[in-house]
Amino acid sequence: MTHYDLVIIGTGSGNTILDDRFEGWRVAIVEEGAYGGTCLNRGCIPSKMYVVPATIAHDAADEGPRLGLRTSYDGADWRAMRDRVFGRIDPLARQGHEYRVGQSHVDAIDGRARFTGARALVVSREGETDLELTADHVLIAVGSRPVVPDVPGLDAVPYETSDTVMRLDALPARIGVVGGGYVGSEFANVFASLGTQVVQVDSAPRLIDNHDREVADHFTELAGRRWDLRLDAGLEKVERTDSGSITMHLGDGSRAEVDVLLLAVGRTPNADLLDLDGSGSGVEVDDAGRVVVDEHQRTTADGVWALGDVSSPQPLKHVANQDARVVQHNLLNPDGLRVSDHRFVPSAVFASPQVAAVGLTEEQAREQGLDLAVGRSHYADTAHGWAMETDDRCHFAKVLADRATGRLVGAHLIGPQASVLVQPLIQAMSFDQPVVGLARGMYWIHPALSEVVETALLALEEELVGEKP
Ligand SMILES: Cc1cc2nc3c(=O)[nH]c(=O)nc-3n(C[C@H](O)[C@H](O)[C@H](O)COP(=O)(O)OP(=O)(O)OC[C@H]3O[C@@H](n4cnc5c(N)ncnc54)[C@H](O)[C@@H]3O)c2cc1C
Ligand SMILES: NC(=O)c1ccc[n+]([C@@H]2O[C@H](COP(=O)([O-])OP(=O)(O)OC[C@H]3O[C@@H](n4cnc5c(N)ncnc54)[C@H](O)[C@@H]3O)[C@@H](O)[C@H]2O)c1
Repeated sequence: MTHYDLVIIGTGSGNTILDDRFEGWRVAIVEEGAYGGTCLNRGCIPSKMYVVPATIAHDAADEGPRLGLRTSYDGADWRAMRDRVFGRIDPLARQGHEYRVGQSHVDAIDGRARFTGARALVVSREGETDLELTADHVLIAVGSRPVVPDVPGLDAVPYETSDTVMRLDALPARIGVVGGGYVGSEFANVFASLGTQVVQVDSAPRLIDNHDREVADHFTELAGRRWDLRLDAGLEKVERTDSGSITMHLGDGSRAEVDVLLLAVGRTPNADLLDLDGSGSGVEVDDAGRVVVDEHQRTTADGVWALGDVSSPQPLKHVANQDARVVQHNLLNPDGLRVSDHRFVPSAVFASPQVAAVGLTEEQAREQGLDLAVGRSHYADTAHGWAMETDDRCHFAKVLADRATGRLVGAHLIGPQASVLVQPLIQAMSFDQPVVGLARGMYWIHPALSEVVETALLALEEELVGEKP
């Protein structure tokens, strides 16, 4: 039994805590997989490394010719793409591990941790004896994993999740993507852009259904022009065909035959693998399986902290990172605890087109009974958007304000660079800036795409005040 000042379980955002201020601490960091966690190894980073070439392929095939260029897309060297992605990522994960192994105040333990009591853990290690640890502080940073739905036949066919699909040996000719959320939509876009025939299935009536209805409807319409969408249709059954392909039987009575099946129906927190309940750890878990934390990222057990996907209803890397900064500060400053700010968590879908959002959707704002003002602008209404001649009906920004406070309550964009354009709107909400004056109070570079945001804000101000700003 070894006692530590701090035990960290999980090296995603959990690994970012340990800077030089912890040099006087005796620390153990426990990881059962690759250093860097989901984002680095099988999430944000590799997926966006596929989005980059996929966007070039899509633009060469669809955008170039529209603008008078003789461009076309002739196919992908999938293995070269895959090896570029993991040839860069895998060494980073190894270096992260080596770095911790080389630190004298840190024990980097490879294995799976679970609780055995209050701030007491056991780590199971492959081929080695279990290690028992106790600590003054324990940080639960174990993330989440893909959900595998209970579908008849799934035990008899091969399937992929986001953990595995990026390491395929070949670009599939046909892929069935189950799920129309972030993961499903981003991968459907990548594979469709690279020339794979995509069938995307969702039990919801539209893709990215948690986004503003108008945005989700337009995103769905644009996706439906590029690949086969089967909405309002769950996956009912799967079967292996004689030729080795997979038949998907869908809730709407239709079928689809594919070579690769990708399951992207959501993620579940890894809290259930920690024996939190049975061990008497004192760490409570909510009905959704998330570790319960307070505003300081403290769990219900003394000295036990949690961050990121295992405790957050918004499983996003920028949330895990900000949680980590709060935990880091609070471990070092027990008498001056910081509070996690989860008020305005933005998100983006990295596809063609992009989608970005922060705050309430129009539906949520109306349900809450807010006296709502809405400002809109289409990309085509601005010089740069007009020059790009993007889809002038489907690419737009929509900003929402509460008339009672004169403040933004939500912002929704669909179109090129939406994930970048949304940033001044996140800033305005985070710093509680009034809508009146937001557009005219500063310069907006002409003719940059940021004029999409300026124009939407001008429309919103006019709505709020009743005259042109
Ligand atoms: C395909 C995909 C794309 C994504 N793209 C984006 C994006 O563009 N933007 C964005 O903001 N977010 C994105 N995300 C979400 C993002 O990856 C996660 O929110 C983030 O990585 C969570 O960080 P974390 O530190 O909470 O957990 P993780 O990074 O998952 O780290 C948890 C670590 O704990 C380890 N572990 C688990 N249990 C144990 C145990 N019992 N003992 C020892 N070790 C254990 C795991 O091996 C893992 O390394 C994406 C996710 C996926 C799947
Ligand atoms: N760009 C990003 O920020 C990004 C990218 C990827 C993942 N992520 C994170 O990962 C999380 C998980 O993403 P995800 O796409 O797996 O989950 P999700 O919750 O976003 O979407 C899951 C989708 O699967 C559908 N679904 C569920 N069961 C089904 C079934 N049996 N048949 C058909 N459809 C079914 C749901 O209706 C939903 O549309 C996201 O919440 C997000 O926080 C973020």
